[in-house]
Amino acid sequence: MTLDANALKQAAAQAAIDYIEPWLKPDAVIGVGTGSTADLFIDLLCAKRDRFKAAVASSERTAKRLRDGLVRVLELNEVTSMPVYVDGADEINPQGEMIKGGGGALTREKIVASVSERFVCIVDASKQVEVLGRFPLPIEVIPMAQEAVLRKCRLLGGEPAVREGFVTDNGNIIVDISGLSIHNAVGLETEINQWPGVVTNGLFALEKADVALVAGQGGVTLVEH
Ligand SMILES: O=C(CO)[C@H](O)[C@H](O)COP(=O)(O)O
Repeated sequence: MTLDANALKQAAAQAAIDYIEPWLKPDAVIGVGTGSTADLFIDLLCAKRDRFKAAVASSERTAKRLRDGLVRVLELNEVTSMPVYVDGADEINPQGEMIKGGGGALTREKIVASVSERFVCIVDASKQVEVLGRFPLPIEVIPMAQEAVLRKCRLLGGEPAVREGFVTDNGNIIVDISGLSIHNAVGLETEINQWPGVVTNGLFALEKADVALVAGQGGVTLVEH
């Protein structure tokens, strides 16, 4: 039997719940990502709400889903550390560097991940790539900088497009850059972050996955980075 994409995401989410089991303690705060794979993880996490103290959400969408599942949601400013952050990705390379932000939550995702001790990435095998860039790289941009940032994207050799009708939880726009072949993810992440008007870019190389749980037809593989 061939598992469809949703079944693979479900398998990755279940593997993440099993993986974080040692950290589900009465004083633990869990960092939670955004997206369809993260949603499946949230539903499993909600069933274990009596085992940990609270969660920090990487988006309004995730906060709502957690609260609907009766999990206490804390603001990040109320938390000094989290043992784990669990989230999906749009692409992941063999080094654990990722492109994220397909759901537009990249900035809060990167902030919450930065306060967590371990980034656990949950993906189906279709997200694995040798070279990042097949998935357009999202960047969150302050609206008044839109045209200046589009020009810089073109100088990089990419083809930028403003994500139509989309506003981030922080009130900004998303620019998706197609046509990049990213061989130095740390360098590009650092460079784009320095453009005035860029809030965050979707490269997670400085903040890469410590562990990836990759669901394929043969089961879930744990990859440590
Ligand atoms: O970065 C993200 C949201 O900003 C998601 O993690 C990424 O887009 C993957 O989503 P999905 O699990 O739905 O494929």
